[in-house]
Amino acid sequence: MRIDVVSIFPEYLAPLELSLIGKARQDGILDLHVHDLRSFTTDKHRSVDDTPYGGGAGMVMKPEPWAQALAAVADGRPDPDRKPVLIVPSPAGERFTQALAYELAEEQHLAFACGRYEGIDERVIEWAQEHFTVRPVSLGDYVLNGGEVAVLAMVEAIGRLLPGVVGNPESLVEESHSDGLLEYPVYTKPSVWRDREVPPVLLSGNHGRIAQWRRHEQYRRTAERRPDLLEGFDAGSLPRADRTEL
Ligand SMILES: NC(=S)c1ccno1
Repeated sequence: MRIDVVSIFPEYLAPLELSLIGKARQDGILDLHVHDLRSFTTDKHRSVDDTPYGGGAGMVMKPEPWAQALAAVADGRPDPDRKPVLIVPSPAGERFTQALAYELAEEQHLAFACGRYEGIDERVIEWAQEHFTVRPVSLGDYVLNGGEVAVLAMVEAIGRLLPGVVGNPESLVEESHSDGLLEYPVYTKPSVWRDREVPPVLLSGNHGRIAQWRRHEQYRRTAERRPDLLEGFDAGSLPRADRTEL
């Protein structure tokens, strides 16, 4: 997978050189390019923003540097016959979920546009439709100072799903949201720690009972912390004792 990120703070993306994503880049699984938006300006001040039409506080990101930067990204697409997906982190976007991470992990080329200030001139989003499948995406209902932090999160969430990135693909199977529920609690040695014991079932060696306990814990946690995830959830996959609680 190729990923391009455009930002006025390219150094913000430095953490993507570390850990599993960094290794995926070294291994050639992830081909990640970070571009400084100011490289696509033409004035001596390398300006990327201006005052908003209609008035109001703050500044808006100028369209032309973005068009130049995104045209360069589109020109670098691996498949000339397939539009890359352009993700624009925004509180006004669709919600980023594990399901969307899996969907985007199937793409050959992703691009991320990191807005700053009050945002990017809307005409860029309209123009970009010619060259990209454009998707404004939100991490959650809160406002950041720019898109860079959201890109770090999304690139990690998507990148770790690519074959060969995490050591044991099995570890992706029982994660929160992989089956519609939150993940179960985990424990390791010692079996007693500061007078707190590991649940005895986990020491029993009875894999059927362990699996049932874990499924129950997933359901209990989800009902307690994220009841919204249980709306429309298929209870048939739960241990019978849990079904009556739905
Ligand atoms: N909630 C998101 S992704 C965001 C981007 C910029 N500000 O908030």
